[in-house]
This record gives sequence, C-alpha cells and structure tokens, in this order.
Amino acid sequence: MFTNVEHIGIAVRDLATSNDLFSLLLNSQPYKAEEVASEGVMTSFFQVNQTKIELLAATRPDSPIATYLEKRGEGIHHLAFEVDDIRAEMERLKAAGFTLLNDVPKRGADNKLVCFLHPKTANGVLVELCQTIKQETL
Ligand SMILES: CC[C@H](C(=O)O)C(=O)SCCNC(=O)CCNC(=O)[C@H](O)C(C)(C)COP(=O)(O)OP(=O)(O)OC[C@H]1O[C@@H](n2cnc3c(N)ncnc32)[C@H](O)[C@@H]1OP(=O)(O)O
Ligand SMILES: [Co+2]
Repeated sequence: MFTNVEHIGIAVRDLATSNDLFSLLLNSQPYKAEEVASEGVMTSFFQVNQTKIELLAATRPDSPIATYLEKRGEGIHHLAFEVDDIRAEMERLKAAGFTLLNDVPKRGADNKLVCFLHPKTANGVLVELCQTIKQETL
C-alpha cells in the first residue's frame, strides 16, 4: 500500500547554494546530509510536516543526477512514495505493466529500501518507492 508522499527529489548543481535557498524558502534547516555512493549522489533533507524535500547533487559524472542536469537542468527530479511492503508493490506494479529500474530493492538514503519506476511508464514521472528499514530487519 502507498502510505505517503515520502519525498520530492530535486536535482541541484551545488548543494550548499541550494541548501541556503531552501532554508530561506522553508524557513528551516536541513535535518541531514547523506551520500549514497551507489547512486553517485549527495543528498540533503528538509522535513516539511509529513513530506520531505530531498536535494540531490551529483558526486560523479556518471551519476543519474549529472546526466539529468546536463539534459534538463535543475528542477524536480522524482516523486517518492512510502510503501508498507516494497516487494509486494514491486510485484504488483510489474504485473500492471510498469517498468522497474531495479528488480531487487536497493539501499537508499534516510534508512530506506528503494525501487524506481521508469518515467516512460509513469506518465513522464520518475517514481521512487521507499520502505523504511526497521531495526529487526537490519
Ligand atoms: C536512492 C538514493 C536517493 C533516495 O531517495 O534514497 C535517490 O533518490 S537517488 C536519485 C538518483 N537515482 C536515480 O534516479 C535512479 C533511477 N534513474 C535512472 O535509472 C535513470 O536516471 C533513468 C532511467 C530514469 C533515465 O536515464 P537516462 O537519463 O540515462 O536516460 P534517458 O536520458 O534516455 O531518459 C529516458 C527518458 O526518460 C526521461 N527522463 C530521464 N530522467 C527523467 C526524470 N528524472 N523524470 C522524468 N523523465 C526523465 C528522458 O527525458 C527520456 O525521455 P525522452 O522522451 O526519450 O527524452
Ligand atoms: Co529519492
């Protein structure tokens, strides 16, 4: 089940500059910065009630964020939903015709297991599924 818009991912060229901008916009400070080396990204998170803003900067040229910035510039990169059972949702969505970009849940930022759906199968939106990793499953 989809339970929440977990975060909105925003591709940015420079994390420090965008941290300042979003701190001003949201009148709050980021609550964490976390590198996800497997994705070639450095993230910075702001909490906005139940939802988060995830700023994403590339840490290497072959990162999906670097490619995105080259082609489309800064802006909203993806929409992430909290799900209660990521494997069940991946099976359901695959059977429903969505293209999964990873067949097995992978480690994301902020203590999540994640899976991405190809934007071509989701109305042009890059969708990310997120399931919080509970202590007992570590
Ligand atoms: C997991 C850590 C963290 C977290 O929350 O925990 C993150 O969120 S990390 C975020 C970065 N990682 C990813 O985005 C992984 C999934 N992304 C990918 O596999 C690729 O970026 C992919 C397949 C979405 C696009 O790859 P690429 O840009 O090399 O392919 P194309 O340029 O050929 O694009 C194909 C087609 O899709 C359109 N496109 C690309 N990116 C996006 C996007 N973010 N939103 C919407 N549409 C997108 C692109 O324009 C092409 O369409 P076309 O009409 O053919 O031009
Ligand atoms: Co994300």
